[in-house]
Amino acid sequence: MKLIKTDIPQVLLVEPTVFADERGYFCEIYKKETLENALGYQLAFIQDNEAKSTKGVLRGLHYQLPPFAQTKLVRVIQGSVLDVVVDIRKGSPTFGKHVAIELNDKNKQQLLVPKGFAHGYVVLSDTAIFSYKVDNYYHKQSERGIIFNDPQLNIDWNYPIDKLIISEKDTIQPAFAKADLFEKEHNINE
Ligand SMILES: Cc1cn([C@H]2C[C@H](O)[C@@H](COP(=O)(O)OP(=O)(O)O[C@H]3O[C@H](C)C(=O)[C@H](O)[C@H]3O)O2)c(=O)[nH]c1=O
Repeated sequence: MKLIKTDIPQVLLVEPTVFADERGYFCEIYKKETLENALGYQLAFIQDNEAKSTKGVLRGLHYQLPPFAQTKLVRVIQGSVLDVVVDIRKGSPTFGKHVAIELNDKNKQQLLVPKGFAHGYVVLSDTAIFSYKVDNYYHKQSERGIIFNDPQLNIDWNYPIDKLIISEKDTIQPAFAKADLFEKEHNINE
């Protein structure tokens, strides 16, 4: 397993080692100890999620507020997505900055999305199956969002905006400047 830094120190790209042979392949997808050593904090994932989407579906930008904030370990089981992670921790040196990385079933790369970050993705392949671990249960009342095309965040989704498929909820998410973000005291995973 290879851990690759991104432009935001707390957001890690995780690349599993693939053992291919004439039968196919084997890889360790998640190894608690390896990730914890790289992150410097404990992980305690308690729920696995899976979503299947068609081309052009954009889900996000979503997060849950403390005490239901979630660390996520996200990956693509089938297809390809552009995955976006935004630092929404007030006072962070990378506050308002984002990482945008293609995850697909070929590179098998995963992204570690810490608490204090908004997350979303757009599907680039005909269909995509997206799977992720979270370390806090879904808590609807704590769910928050930011509009995907916020001018301040200036995310290039690399997809024609008129062809995006977005849920009604996600078309009315607040602007970054109006969203409930993470206060300084919530800057966990420093
Ligand atoms: C997230 C979640 C949702 N649900 C229910 C609530 C709705 O009835 C239905 C679809 O939920 P939603 O439209 O919020 O699903 P996504 O748009 O894929 O949401 C996810 O999108 C972005 C990419 C994320 O990073 C979040 O993990 C998550 O918010 O599943 C549950 O029952 N449990 C859950 O953990």
